[in-house]
Amino acid sequence: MPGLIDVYASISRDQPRITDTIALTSETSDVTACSAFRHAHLDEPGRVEWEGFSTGTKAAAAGGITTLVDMPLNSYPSTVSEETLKLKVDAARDKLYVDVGFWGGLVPENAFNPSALESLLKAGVLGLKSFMCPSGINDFPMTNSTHIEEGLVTLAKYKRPLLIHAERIPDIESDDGLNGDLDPRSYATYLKSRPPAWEEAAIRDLQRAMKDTKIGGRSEGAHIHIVHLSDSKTSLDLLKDAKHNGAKVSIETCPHYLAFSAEEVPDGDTRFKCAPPIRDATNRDSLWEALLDGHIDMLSSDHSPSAPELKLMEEGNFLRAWGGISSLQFVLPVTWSYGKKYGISLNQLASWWSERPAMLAGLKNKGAILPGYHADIVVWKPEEQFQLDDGHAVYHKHRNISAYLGKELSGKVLSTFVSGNLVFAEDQHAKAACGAPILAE
Ligand SMILES: NC(=O)N[C@H]1NC(=O)NC1=O
Ligand SMILES: [Zn+2]
Ligand SMILES: [Zn+2]
Repeated sequence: MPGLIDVYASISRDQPRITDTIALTSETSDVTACSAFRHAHLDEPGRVEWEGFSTGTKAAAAGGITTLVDMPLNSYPSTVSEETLKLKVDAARDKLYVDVGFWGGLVPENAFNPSALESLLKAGVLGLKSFMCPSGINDFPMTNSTHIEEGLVTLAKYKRPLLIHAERIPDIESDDGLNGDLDPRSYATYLKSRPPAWEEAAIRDLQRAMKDTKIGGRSEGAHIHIVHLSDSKTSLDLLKDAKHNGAKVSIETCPHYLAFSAEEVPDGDTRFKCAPPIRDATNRDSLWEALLDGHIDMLSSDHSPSAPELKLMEEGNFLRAWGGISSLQFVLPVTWSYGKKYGISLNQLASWWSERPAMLAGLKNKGAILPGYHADIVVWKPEEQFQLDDGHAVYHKHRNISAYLGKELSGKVLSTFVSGNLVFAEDQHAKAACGAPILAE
């Protein structure tokens, strides 16, 4: 069987296409993996000054990412109905360099309206997403656990997941250290303003909903997916218990929680502001441990950029700046570079970034390199180091808001194929945007 490098070398530049039937595994050479990443905010329509389909998917292709699933918020309008999904799909036309699916939003307005939810699901969203705390976007209000329990009943019928931003303001907020004049430029202030108790409160609130996903439960067969877990202590323990007791629950975390620690976030450097926050180094190590032990199932970028002025970089006010890490192009080398110390393998990388995300999103012909699957392939040199300095091409709409700038990373992407089409090679993108929208049937 040829190694991927051989296959790549045999493709003519005039006809940059490989067939879907070549069977390759990540063992065949040191440059294979296929990637499906399913949590990114592309912000179009309505906020193209933040990102957009064209720049977002170009960044993805340059980073070795072949599939994205776009979040329902930060665009305007939010994707909460059949009509607003149509606006998304229309806005994406001719702009996609990689394949893109869409999550819909579960919000108070549609949660008790099964027919509205059904038409959104029938129109092709791969699942729904909801927030248990303010989302930062006015037209995407938060849901409580009752909304969530209702939404899950409809989702169970369609066998599609509910993704939950699991942070909730506790009923009795501890005022531990939050009184007095705290410096909003200090990262410690931000950390105190969003303690692990927020994640814990949300997950406790979800316990009945999680139970209902079990055999015989009210929403039997529904699937709850906790996005971007940061608290590796009580929140993770509660989720482990729920899984152990048969709830259909999966968990993701993000590269920024695995790469950085609170101790090293410079005061005033709001590029690192995200929610839930990046916590201390001990917490980071425990997240790696949970990932390696299989308690955390997968990874996602949660690429959530904004217009640079909303990051308030000059003022450096952590309490008022936009919360969101800009990372899409870098997540593959970041995971590899920071994961080495923890002994991760290429196969684990493929499982966390491709296989399990594709399963969660119900993408039956993506997430593995197998006969009959889409030929979604990244060719990369895991050991080649590069510096994310001024000379490095960055395709996100705004390069300077990324917390990874200045870092030395390992894992250079040489080329990226989507459904057999060469979409990125030799630091250039294909002339035509040949990615496709993915709609559930
Ligand atoms: N609205 C939005 O994208 N919020 C995201 N940003 C972040 O840091 N966490 C989120 O949920
Ligand atoms: Zn979130
Ligand atoms: Zn997000």
